[in-house]
Amino acid sequence: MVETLTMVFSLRFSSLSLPPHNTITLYTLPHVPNHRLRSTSNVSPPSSTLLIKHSLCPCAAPTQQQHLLVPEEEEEEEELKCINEAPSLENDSLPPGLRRECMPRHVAVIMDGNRRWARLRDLPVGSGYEAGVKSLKTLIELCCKWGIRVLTVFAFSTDNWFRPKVEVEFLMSLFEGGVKDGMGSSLRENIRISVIGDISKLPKSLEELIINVEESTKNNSQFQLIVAVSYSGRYDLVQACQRIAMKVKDGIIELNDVNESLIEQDLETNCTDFPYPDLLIRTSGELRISNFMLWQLAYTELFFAQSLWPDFGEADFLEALQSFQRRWRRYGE
Ligand SMILES: CC(C)=CCC/C(C)=C/CC/C(C)=C/COP(=O)(O)OP(=O)(O)O
Repeated sequence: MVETLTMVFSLRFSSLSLPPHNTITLYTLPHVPNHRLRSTSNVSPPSSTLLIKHSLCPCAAPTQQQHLLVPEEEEEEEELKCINEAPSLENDSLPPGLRRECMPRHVAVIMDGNRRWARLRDLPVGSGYEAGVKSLKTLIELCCKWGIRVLTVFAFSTDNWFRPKVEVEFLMSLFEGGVKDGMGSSLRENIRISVIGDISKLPKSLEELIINVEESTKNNSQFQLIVAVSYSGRYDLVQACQRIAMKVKDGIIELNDVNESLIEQDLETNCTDFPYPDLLIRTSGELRISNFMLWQLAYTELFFAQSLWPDFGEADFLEALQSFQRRWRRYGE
């Protein structure tokens, strides 16, 4: 850290022409060759914040008080991109320690540990899932309040079909209740609900409810909840391959047209403008991806929480976001 800061000062301090009373917030700033600091305004800012492209600030939104570290050759293009993506909420809706310009747009969660939570309390497994729904509601509220655009939750994997029948039925009724309940509130609160996964395997009544809620909330734009049900990353890749193979067979595309962007278009996450989670949280201390969003998580930052999902609350989420904001995202560069 000390080494990094020394490097920052020696490399970059001379680039800033700030009056002596100004404060500079320094995040862990690595040396980035061929990048330079640029002020986004002509006025001397009262205080300055260094925002680092592709690192601690995945969606760096410049304001009059900020400076950006940008690649020299991408400078103009980058500025436009950042402004277009700027979130509209102000910093003061965030708890201290979180920076608006560095918030993840898409958070994904593996809500693990519901059954262990119930067993630890000598409760039936179903109580663990019910407690899990409460945690999910809290998380949705926090995402809306803090300006996160998309939340994807792994609610039921393709492997979960092999759980005891009574447990599967309980979960299905919980989803049904959740979708019915969510339908009313999401319309009021401008929330879009989407489901990814093989919904044809679900009970007919639930499948119809899902189609209905997706349709009636599709124009809601403040926040999108994506529920992964009967889903796995491999399932998603297989169904995308099948769709692409069909297009080749029907002569709609050529084999050579198949590329990353074409695959992205046929993955189930084509339901959102932000298909790649910035942050994945898994609860309960397990350190695995467990066949979740395999393609989409390629450059996602991972956070593993010790709390069981029903215990995961505001303090845990804050810790995950603070950890995310300390990361330097390099995307392999
Ligand atoms: C309406 C709606 C979307 C509701 C979501 C309900 C919910 C919390 C589902 C989680 C299901 C699940 C299989 C979690 C994995 O942990 P586990 O339960 O297998 O826990 P364990 O690792 O302790 O066995």
